[in-house]
Amino acid sequence: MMMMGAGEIWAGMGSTIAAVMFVYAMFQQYCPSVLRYQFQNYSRWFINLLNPYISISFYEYTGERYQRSPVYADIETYLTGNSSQLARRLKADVVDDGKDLLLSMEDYEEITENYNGVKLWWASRQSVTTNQTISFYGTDADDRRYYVLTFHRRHRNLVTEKYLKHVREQGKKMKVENRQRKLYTNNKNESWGGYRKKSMWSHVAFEHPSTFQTLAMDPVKKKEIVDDLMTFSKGKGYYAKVGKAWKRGYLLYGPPGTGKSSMVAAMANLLEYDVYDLELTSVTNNNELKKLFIEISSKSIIVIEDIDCSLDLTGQRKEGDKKENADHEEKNPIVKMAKKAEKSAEDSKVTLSGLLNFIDGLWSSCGGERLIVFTTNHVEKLDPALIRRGRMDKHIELSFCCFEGFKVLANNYLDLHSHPLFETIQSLLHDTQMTPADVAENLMPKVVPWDVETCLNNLIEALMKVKEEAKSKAEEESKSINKEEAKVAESSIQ
Ligand SMILES: Nc1ncnc2c1ncn2[C@@H]1O[C@H](COP(=O)(O)OP(=O)(O)OP(=O)(O)O)[C@@H](O)[C@H]1O
Ligand SMILES: [Mg+2]
Repeated sequence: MMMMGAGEIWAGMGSTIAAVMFVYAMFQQYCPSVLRYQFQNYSRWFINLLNPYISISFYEYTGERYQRSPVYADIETYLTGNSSQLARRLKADVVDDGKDLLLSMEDYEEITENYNGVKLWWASRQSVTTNQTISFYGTDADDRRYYVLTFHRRHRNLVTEKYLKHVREQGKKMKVENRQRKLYTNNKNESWGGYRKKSMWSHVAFEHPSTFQTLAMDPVKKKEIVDDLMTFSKGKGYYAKVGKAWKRGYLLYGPPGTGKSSMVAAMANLLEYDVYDLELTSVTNNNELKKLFIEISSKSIIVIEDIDCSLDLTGQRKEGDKKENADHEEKNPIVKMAKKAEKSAEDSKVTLSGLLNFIDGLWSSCGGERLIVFTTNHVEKLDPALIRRGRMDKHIELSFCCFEGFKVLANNYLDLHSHPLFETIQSLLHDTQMTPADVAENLMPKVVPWDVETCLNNLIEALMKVKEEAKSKAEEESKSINKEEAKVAESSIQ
């Protein structure tokens, strides 16, 4: 038998490959699509038969993509902890107000984990398609992040029944341990767009030092508020039982400098909630408001400061009704069109009904465990519908400094529990109206070294001044009333 040379073997193999490719090309071109589909299915089945590995994908946003997947979030936290030791390519984020670096897995990075002697692979992926549709949300079908877990099929039960449970539990635990509370503010609409769409909220670390211990107010009222908050935070079962969404509205009202913002911070510190400071004037319309709401996590306080200044909540509804009637009456088509355009411009603003929907519409129950707080200096200006019980469940008035409030401030600012000058201050506070902000400012040491007497005397001086001013103002007023009365009497004689 003649031995074949290497050249001949290569030539033989080349012609076989060429023949296979030719048959495949013919198959692709002339074979009916049903047959081709069957062929592809079989080839996939054959490849799966040979591949002993199973992969599970965990997408960041699933379904309608309104809410971030909690499973993805748990895995992210879990891997953030593990990846800093196992991954080679990491990305660094600054956290805790710039004090710490948070290392997490870079996109497209892979790590290998060993769980009870079983090898598993995690990979972070991102699917970017050239889909032409524009999505509103931060992460959409065009830009979807996901994790892929790969393991040998013989470990299927271990992974699905034990390992994934372990990952979620650890992720949740790490989240609680590393929780840095945040203060959010809503971005202007324009900055939501772009290729890498930004979130609707920006945040900084929340580090306000105000607590209920440092708040100057009537101790009985303070205890009532603290009890109310604690009952709320533990009330998940109760709210579910009575069929109410797990949220509570607080209306804080009173003159400037009486501690409304300080109380919001104290609430957040007591319950360890995040704070979402909603700037209504940056929200273009009701739909945007709804979308902002959906992004808010649970365990949070949504605060709208100076609600009376944010919107014309008093007149908007009535004005709108009036305008509609006027439109019906308008006969001139040009004027009618102009009015219509004006009305649609107005429609792109947040309305009272939009805000009511935000507070207790169907969407407001998403997430749960939220406080909604309004603050205002002019409670009388607000539409009664906005602050009725059930929406704003608790109305809290913060007022001028009382003696009990002063004692808290003296303790905060001077470390002082009692002093002979307290009696004078008590009687002066009884006769005057000074806000806790002013009392605090007057108590604060202005020179170094400082002494308690000087600080207390500064306050006494300021209180006496306020008392004098109030007295002379009252005298002026009674003088002008007397003058008016004299004028009326004179004119009635004539
Ligand atoms: N009740 C209070 N207890 C302790 N400190 C207070 C209190 N009220 C005011 N202060 C002090 O005065 C400062 C201003 O108070 P805060 O901003 O809470 O007032 P506000 O009622 O929100 O005022 P505005 O209506 O102008 O927003 C605070 O930083 C705090 O130091
Ligand atoms: Mg304030």
